Amino acid sequence: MSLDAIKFDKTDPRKASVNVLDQLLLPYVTKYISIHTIDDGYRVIKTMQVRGAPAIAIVGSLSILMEVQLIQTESYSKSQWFYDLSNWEGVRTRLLERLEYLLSSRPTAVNLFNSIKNIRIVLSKADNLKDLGTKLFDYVCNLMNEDLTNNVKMGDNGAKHLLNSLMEENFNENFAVLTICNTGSLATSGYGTALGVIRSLWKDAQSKTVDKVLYKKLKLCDSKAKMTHVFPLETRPYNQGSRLTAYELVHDLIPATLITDSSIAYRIQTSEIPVKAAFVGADRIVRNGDTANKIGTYQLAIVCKQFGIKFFVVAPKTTIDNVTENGNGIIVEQRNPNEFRLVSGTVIDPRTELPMLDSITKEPIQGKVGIAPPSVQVWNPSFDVTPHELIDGIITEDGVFTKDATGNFNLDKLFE
Ligand SMILES: CSC[C@H]1O[C@H](OP(=O)(O)O)[C@H](O)[C@@H]1O
Repeated sequence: MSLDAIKFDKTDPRKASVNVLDQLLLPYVTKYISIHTIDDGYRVIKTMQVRGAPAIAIVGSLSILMEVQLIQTESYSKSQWFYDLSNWEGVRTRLLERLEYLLSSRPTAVNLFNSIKNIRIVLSKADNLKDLGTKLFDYVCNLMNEDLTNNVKMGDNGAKHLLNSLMEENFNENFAVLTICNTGSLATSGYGTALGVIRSLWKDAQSKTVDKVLYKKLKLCDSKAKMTHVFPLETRPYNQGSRLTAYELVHDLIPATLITDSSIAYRIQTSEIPVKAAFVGADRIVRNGDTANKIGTYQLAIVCKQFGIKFFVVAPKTTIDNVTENGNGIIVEQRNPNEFRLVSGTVIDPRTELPMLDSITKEPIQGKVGIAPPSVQVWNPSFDVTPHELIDGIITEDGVFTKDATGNFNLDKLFE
């Protein structure tokens, strides 16, 4: 098992290498794909071999660095016509074209847009290709380090906020939480966003149960309440919940029960452990707090409202769109209908319930299963937009934002 979505070998800054985990093969197969060009970055993002708003921005940015390093190699420079290496302004223009191409890979998640906006500034200040390579290397190292640091901060911010609110309502029992899609290490540079809050809640619960000494070190809150179970939603049609979040929870030994997207209300109603919160990620949070996230998030928010369960969006500031006023302005990506009609995965031998292996390569066989008539019309939006009225808090590395008495978020601090 590996939760290392992005392997960035930066031992030699002039000859760095990037390999990304092919998440379409999880949970049965762990296979990495080398990234050498912006085309490689575009492809793994478009196909969702790499997905998750922060990870998309990181892999996209790394693919730009890899292309800039590749251009400078003698073998490549002799075999290509696209860049006129004798003309720095011409190279800069060509690179700007390539950034636009990369940006078109997935339109809804804003992290890649924000990162490419920063890289345009780096490009404008670079004196030549070598200088650009150095500046880009420093930029992507900082992007990854900041993402990981901020995820742990966000996780603890969110856990403390929930535990404090439970203490205020004098709730001191074990509780469960819900989450949708994958927002963990596989969607970021590590720890995760919404799943990061769940990791912090589990750390807190463990420290209260297992080791009093550890508790003192990891003490997040005086609350006696403990998160003892997670209900991840499978997250049709690409199943990031069952393939990836369940995989991460199993890896971390966090007690969890995978549920279908259609069983949320019944699960809350019948759960022996009270469900006290839902934590979801974000692909784009706009100025009034309306949030684009994986399809099914809006529905989850409505059910939480019905049951009086707190609904939190967890995202770093790199997911903020400080231009778009409200959710009506968000472009929602429509995915290929066959990602819905056909379910992809590792072929399992019904007799042994183990992966079937290719007779020659001995690799697990990948296959697709048809679950709808090939000619049926399909609506396959990758995201929906949850109105800020259904969101109880936006958890960031800078703290937890809640609505004022008029029911509005004041996110200006995030937009600075
Ligand atoms: C921290 S991941 C944020 C966000 O991205 C995911 O979408 P996708 O799997 O299509 O890239 C999902 O909406 C997560 O909540």
